[in-house]
Amino acid sequence: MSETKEKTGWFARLKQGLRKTQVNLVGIFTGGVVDEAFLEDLEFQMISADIGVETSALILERLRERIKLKGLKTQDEVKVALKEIIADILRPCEASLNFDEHKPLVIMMCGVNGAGKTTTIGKLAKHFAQLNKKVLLAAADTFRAAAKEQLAVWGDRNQIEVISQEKGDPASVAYDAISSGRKKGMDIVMVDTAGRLPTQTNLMNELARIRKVQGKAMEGAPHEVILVLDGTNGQNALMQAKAFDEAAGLTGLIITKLDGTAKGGVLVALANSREKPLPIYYIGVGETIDDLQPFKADEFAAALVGLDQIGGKKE
Ligand SMILES: Nc1nc2c(ncn2[C@@H]2O[C@H](COP(=O)(O)OP(=O)(O)OP(=O)(O)O)[C@@H](O)[C@H]2O)c(=O)[nH]1
Repeated sequence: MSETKEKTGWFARLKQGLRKTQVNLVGIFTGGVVDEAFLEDLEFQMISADIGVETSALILERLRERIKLKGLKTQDEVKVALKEIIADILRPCEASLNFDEHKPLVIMMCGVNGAGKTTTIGKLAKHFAQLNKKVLLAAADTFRAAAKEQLAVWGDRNQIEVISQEKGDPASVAYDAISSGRKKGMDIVMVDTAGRLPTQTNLMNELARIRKVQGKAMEGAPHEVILVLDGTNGQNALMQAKAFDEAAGLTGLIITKLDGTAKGGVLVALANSREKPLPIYYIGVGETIDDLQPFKADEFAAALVGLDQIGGKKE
């Protein structure tokens, strides 16, 4: 498949995946006049798509400015402006993983139960292997027995080595995997951790310990600490990001399950939630490997409001 074709395929899937959020957000664009009542409705819709009160107010303020400055009259024009404003807020979150600085690059994944960590690790491992990277996985989710097996079976099927221990302590599984990854000249070591809730203080402290021990196996490891967020959690994601950051020092985010939610606007809230927003490395809109792709601000903003990517043309 050519790159352009692949890109088109992904954009179509992204748009389809974000359909529920899109309807929620721009369902009111029915071609009527742009007046005060319309803008107030739009603010309400943004909030209900989980963009958040503060970020919705900011977007509306910028939108009013543009309407005035550029003399925008139609809802179509306003929609394009909305897409641009959202893309501007999202752009600082665009980033790619850097594979060149560390060998192996150690990535620790964390998140609440069922966020999609193990599935995402599987998809990423395959993706990295396709890029000719040597990948090793650490099954440090020793809490849920099935998770270890899930990863082991998956590793067998895809010829990707998985390190686990019979009755392992998660920190020691991570330590072993990194040591082994160094010896074997691996490019990437991904550490899966058990799901935990921000309210489970012991488990949050354990995450900090798992992180610390990795630094003993390799200086500076883990180089990436990625929080996997379930997109269907909406605004709750902000609280999770804060708690996991405090416990484990996050370096980035992956947001899954954007296909199953009308709350996909939460990415805009996340991007506007701190002075230097966390990178969003990947987003997921489904169960297959092709449904997880790098996050691109313009693409996401266009899909969110139901426009074509280039030039903001209507569908
Ligand atoms: N629809 C949809 N489902 C997804 C996506 N990503 C993951 N899932 C599904 O989410 C479910 C939970 O995924 P897991 O990878 O087991 O979650 P986990 O975070 O490892 O779970 P714990 O180990 O219990 O913490 C699985 O059924 C996945 O197939 C996505 O982008 N879209």
